Amino acid sequence: MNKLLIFDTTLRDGEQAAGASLNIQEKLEIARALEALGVDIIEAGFPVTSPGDFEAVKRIAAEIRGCTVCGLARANPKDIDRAWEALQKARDPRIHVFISSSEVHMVHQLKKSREEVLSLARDMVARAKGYCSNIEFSPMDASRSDPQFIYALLEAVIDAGATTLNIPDTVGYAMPFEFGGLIEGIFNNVPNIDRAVISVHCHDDLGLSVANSLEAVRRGARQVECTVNGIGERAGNAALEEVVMAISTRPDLYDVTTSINTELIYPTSRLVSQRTGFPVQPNKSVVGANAFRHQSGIHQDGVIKMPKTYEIMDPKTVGVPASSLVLGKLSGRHAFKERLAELGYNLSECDFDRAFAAFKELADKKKEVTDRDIESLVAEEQRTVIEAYHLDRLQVTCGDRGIPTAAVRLIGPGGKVLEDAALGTGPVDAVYKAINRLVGVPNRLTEFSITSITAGIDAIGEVFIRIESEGVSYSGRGADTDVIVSSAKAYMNALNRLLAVRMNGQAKTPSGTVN
Ligand SMILES: CC(=O)SCCNC(=O)CCNC(=O)[C@H](O)C(C)(C)COP(=O)(O)OP(=O)(O)OC[C@H]1O[C@@H](n2cnc3c(N)ncnc32)[C@H](O)[C@@H]1OP(=O)(O)O
Ligand SMILES: CC(C)C(=O)C(=O)O
Ligand SMILES: [Mg+2]
Repeated sequence: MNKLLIFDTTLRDGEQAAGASLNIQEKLEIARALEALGVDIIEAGFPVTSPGDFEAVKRIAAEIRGCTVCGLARANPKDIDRAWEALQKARDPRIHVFISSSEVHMVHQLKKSREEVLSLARDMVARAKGYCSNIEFSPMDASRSDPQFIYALLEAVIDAGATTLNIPDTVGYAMPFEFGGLIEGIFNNVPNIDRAVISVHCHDDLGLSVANSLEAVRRGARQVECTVNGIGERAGNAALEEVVMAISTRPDLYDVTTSINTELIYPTSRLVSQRTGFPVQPNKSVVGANAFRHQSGIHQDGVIKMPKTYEIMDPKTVGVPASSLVLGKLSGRHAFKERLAELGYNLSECDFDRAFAAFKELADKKKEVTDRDIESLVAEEQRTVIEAYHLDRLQVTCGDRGIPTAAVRLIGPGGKVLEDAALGTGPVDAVYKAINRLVGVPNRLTEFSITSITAGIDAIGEVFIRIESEGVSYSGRGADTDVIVSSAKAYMNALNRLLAVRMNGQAKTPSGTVN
């Protein structure tokens, strides 16, 4: 049998994640998404736990037709009867009965002997079988149990009617080779094992839930229990998206297929994250925000040339529209050029060099350089006139008690270094006054506006100004993450235009404006 059954327990073990409680509507919405995703079994809840969970399982069982709907029950009559009450309208109901098999659980929690556990398990599986044919049994804490006892327990519950035997690594303790050995041992030592499907249910306390599940598949397990985004009790369960994508990415190693419509993985992950309120960490495999984003120059260069150089999965196969190149301080010229082309810019080599230098400077100040940043940066480069004066340094002191003071250093004609300082009514006024002392061209500021171009605390602020001199108006723009620097750049831009017009006699518009 080469079909690997995907048993989704997002709505049962997933909901056991501290803080992830879901209401009935949310559980129904997620159940519909899981059905569309193509899971084989939905464990909808643990009906005895609360009237709300009972109702959620009942409504999911009544509505979902595309997969088996399962409810959990302890090995006691009350839980099993309640589970059946909730599940009976399901097209294909499954009751999942569990009881602990490890010494530590049997002695300290259940306070029962092996014999008592074995006979309870057999009797309760038989009771569940009286309700429906599809019965799963789990020896809880199997990975810390005596294998000989597990074999005996499994043999007994198969005889009592269990059709799926789920082997849980309840506390995420097993190592892959050990867990694989346990599965192999079950195949070799349970005489009636051919009458049941072996399933695994692994927790992530040591970050090994997916590795253990995959190893079990290699040794013959044909059902994996998992949750969307890996949510679940404590550190969570094996993540559905990781198990499914590992199998589909490495068909050379796993001779099984699943029914999952992988293109719905990402939207389902988003839905579960939104409804549980659990954000997905950016570096999460398959569904994290960074899973298909490349940030370093060498990787970006490779992906531009051939995506397979650094991508083992096509993002579209999991429902992510495309991979992306994140521009930041680690990006190289290839990625920057590619993004410029995507944004419609075709710069000359010289303009490109200047824009790339400005980009690197900005990237040192910002975590991520966005498309809006790049547009503003290129616009800045393109509108730069030949500068008579270049702003080299700027230092400002201001605050509610201090007197706004600005010191500026300009590089003037012939490379001459010019420095001065001034006081002002505010920091921008102080900067403009200091620049005026050095450039010495009388003008009047007629317009000043500031806009945030990009989002976030490290956003670029763009300043637009107009100055007027001898009846002609000149505009200037400046962009920077520091708005005082943007203001100074805008002023220098307007002054340099004014000086260029005066030197070259550039034509004015009929209104006397130089845009
Ligand atoms: C590994 C897992 O994920 S197991 C599933 C965990 N999920 C949950 O616990 C769901 C939420 N739980 C609940 O709402 C409640 O704990 C309930 C309704 C299940 C039980 O509530 P209560 O009856 O008040 O019992 P409480 O939770 O305090 O203790 C658990 C009892 O179940 C017993 N028990 C635990 N597992 C099993 C089992 N598989 N079969 C039979 N009895 C069991 C314990 O020994 C204890 O019995 P005791 O009262 O005789 O000492
Ligand atoms: C109920 C069982 C299967 C469980 O969740 C576990 O053992 O982790
Ligand atoms: Mg569990």
